[in-house]
Amino acid sequence: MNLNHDDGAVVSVEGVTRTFGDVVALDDVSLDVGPGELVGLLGPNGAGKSTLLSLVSGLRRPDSGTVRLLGKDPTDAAARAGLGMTPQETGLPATLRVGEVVDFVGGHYPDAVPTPELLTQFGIEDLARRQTGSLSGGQRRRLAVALAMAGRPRVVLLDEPTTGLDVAGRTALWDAIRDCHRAGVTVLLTSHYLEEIQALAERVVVIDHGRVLADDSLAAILERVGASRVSYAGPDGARQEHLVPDSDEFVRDLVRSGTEFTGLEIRHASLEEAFTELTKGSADGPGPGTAPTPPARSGIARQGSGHGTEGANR
Ligand SMILES: Nc1ncnc2c1ncn2[C@@H]1O[C@H](COP(=O)(O)OP(=O)(O)OP(=O)(O)O)[C@@H](O)[C@H]1O
Repeated sequence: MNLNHDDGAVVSVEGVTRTFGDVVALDDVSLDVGPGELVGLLGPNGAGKSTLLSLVSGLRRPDSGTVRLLGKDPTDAAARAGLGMTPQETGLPATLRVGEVVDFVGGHYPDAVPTPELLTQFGIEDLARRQTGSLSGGQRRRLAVALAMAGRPRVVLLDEPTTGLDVAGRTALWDAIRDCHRAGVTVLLTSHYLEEIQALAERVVVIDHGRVLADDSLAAILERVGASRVSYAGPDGARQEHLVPDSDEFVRDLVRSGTEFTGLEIRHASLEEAFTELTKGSADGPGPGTAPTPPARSGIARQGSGHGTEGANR
């Protein structure tokens, strides 16, 4: 499925390279995000995700290539009027109250969301009179994401929006992000939590070493790396796991082989498994858009109980 939108892209990145001294943070990256899409940017530390967001938001310029935001140069104030952003770290004036900060930020926009409404949307209405310096890390994070939405943006860039949040805080923030998306806002988010990308994103862009390794729907990304994980306990009772492209065929072969087994479980490969496959060896490896090496027909065998995200959370 081609989810790129050549026309009317909200975010358009074409052939962009950006270096910092000797470090190539982005290496000929191209990416279009269409209106109303919710795109998850996934990549290990130092992959280039934040650099990409900084170019899209106009905070930095590319060395070569072009970046457009809402059809304009992102350094143009008119383009940024439609943008909301939560950087990885947000400095908030410690002595201002939460409500005052929201009032202040909203005051910069012609049609800001009323402060009580915004605070309620992000579940922090009880904090309105608290000084921001007294907030916990998770509370600050929720406020930071709320501030990105204050001006009713058409597009929001969220850099690791839920880092440091507990489970309840993360779930609440996911709901708020989904609400914004349902209201038509285009969302581009980075995360280290694969379950977060799996829960929220319709489209996943995997970046490593400044290059796009994959850009597709979540379902297609999962399909590219072996469809299912089959696990069972063998004759000695030890649990075995296999990542296989065709679980039916695998189970037929298992039965035919006469191997004794119990507790057979089959489930779709998680995004974590897909991500591990995609980024394996990318340092010396594939160029932009290069398909990953598919697992061997017999699958990837693992001993033990395995790890990672169980199933889709959508
Ligand atoms: N201002 C800078 N000066 C020098 N190097 C930089 C600068 N900003 C980023 N880099 C380097 O560029 C590369 C990409 O960094 P970037 O912050 O974009 O990665 P990231 O994918 O956001 O990583 P993380 O998940 O750790 O936040 C890294 O090697 C980083 O060290």
